[in-house]
Amino acid sequence: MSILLKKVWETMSTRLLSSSSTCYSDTDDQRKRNLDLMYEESDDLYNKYCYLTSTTGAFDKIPSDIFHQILKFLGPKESAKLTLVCKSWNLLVSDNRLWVFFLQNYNTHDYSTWDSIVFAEKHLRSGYPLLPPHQSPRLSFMSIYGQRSELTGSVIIDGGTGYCKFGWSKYASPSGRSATFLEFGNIESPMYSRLRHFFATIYSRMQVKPSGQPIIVSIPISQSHGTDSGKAARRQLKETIHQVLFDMNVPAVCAINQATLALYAARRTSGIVVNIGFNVTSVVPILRGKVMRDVGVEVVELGASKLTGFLKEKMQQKNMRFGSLYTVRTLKENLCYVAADYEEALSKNKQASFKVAGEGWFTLSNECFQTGEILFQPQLGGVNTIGLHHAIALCMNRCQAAEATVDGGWFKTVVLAGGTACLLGLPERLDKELRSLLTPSLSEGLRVLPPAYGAESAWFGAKTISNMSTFGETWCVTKKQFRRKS
Ligand SMILES: Nc1ncnc2c1ncn2[C@@H]1O[C@H](COP(=O)(O)OP(=O)(O)OP(=O)(O)O)[C@@H](O)[C@H]1O
Repeated sequence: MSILLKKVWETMSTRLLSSSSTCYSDTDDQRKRNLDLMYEESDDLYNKYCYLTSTTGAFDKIPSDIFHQILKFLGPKESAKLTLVCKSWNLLVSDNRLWVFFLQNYNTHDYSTWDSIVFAEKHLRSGYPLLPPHQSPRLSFMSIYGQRSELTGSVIIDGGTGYCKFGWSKYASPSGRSATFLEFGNIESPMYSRLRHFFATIYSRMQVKPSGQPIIVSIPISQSHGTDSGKAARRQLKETIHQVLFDMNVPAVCAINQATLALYAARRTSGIVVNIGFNVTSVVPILRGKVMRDVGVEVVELGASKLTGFLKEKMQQKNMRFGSLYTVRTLKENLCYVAADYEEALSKNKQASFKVAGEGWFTLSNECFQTGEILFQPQLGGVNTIGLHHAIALCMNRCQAAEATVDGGWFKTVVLAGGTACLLGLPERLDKELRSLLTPSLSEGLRVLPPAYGAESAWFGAKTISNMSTFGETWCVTKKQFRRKS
């Protein structure tokens, strides 16, 4: 290390001597600018003072950017050792920007994006209930780096109602899909044995021992009804999940509902999550991570399976031959979209073609946008329910009426989730329809966000939590804690 520093020092000295314009040591102004970057969110006056008055002796002539460049070459382990040299080195090395770099480049088994790392560490550290941002402690990415690199990783199971996505939190994406626990065993078999069979199957597919790592399980949103029976069913499901997993010797369990996870994947802690699920669509208001069941979760009896069924019927009416529902789903995913203006799209009568592997070419015309249109006009698909935009507007009006918090307007952010929400044009059309339904005060500031990770949004939300530095202590329940609580 000293050789490296010496070399850089020599290079710097020569450059300083030979050129009067290309390289400067930190001027007072620069130092102040650096200070702002380092302590931008801090009211730690003592640290600011130390930084301005500290000295690294002869190394003071090296601009801090070059200094950081050297530390980047040295890597996190060696850099961390330098904090022990003296206070000045400690301050220089603990610079958050440096550890941001290390988190992005050295933590190679954690594919989290930088934005999601910052979001999680800033907003979710405390576990539930979430702390308001101004009460969160100042982040030290140096210690966050240390804590994150010690995490063993967790198993994540997002048990949707149609498909279950499972995988390892340190992987870039889910490694597999399976049927959900609802489809395990027969409908009469007790929930405990169905869940046990389900979890055992996933662990064996992943080829990991249940006792080796914590688990995050998502709870389907359809369990979010606010009635007493809904509450009891949800509690029973949650308890049975814990019971089964602890009986299988899983060391720690974190069970969270799908909507909240999808919200975290979009890097938000408050908003209205619209999850277009397999059978139903749920409109879930969430304030600082808490599902506002008192305000009301809207459930619309429209989901991905209805859209697939609609397209299948249309294709049959046109005497199109296809081998299985897989073909219809593939066409839906590749050719269908939501029209910005339904009537105008009808008048154009455009066509589009797609080749399904093993089946050949298919050409669709109006079905391309009619399939998605049933989300707005359910009657087109023979479904007697309200359109998605009406359900969301209803929810927003309720939120506004119930609002008693300082977080004004949190419900104006609409976060889409679920595979069907990937339909092109859906966020734009939803935005347009909502604006036509809402009062100007509600429309102002409205934002409709496309699904952060499509059908895998909840899985990625779970990944955001499980790779967080405080995951074990603040988000998980251990067997002992569970037994004590029970
Ligand atoms: N790009 C796409 N366009 C349209 N539909 C899509 C797209 N990608 C996936 N889907 C559809 O999304 C559906 C699966 O959605 P998803 O995996 O979110 O359901 P799920 O998680 O099982 O549902 P739930 O939220 O009820 O648990 C499938 O029908 C699939 O065809």
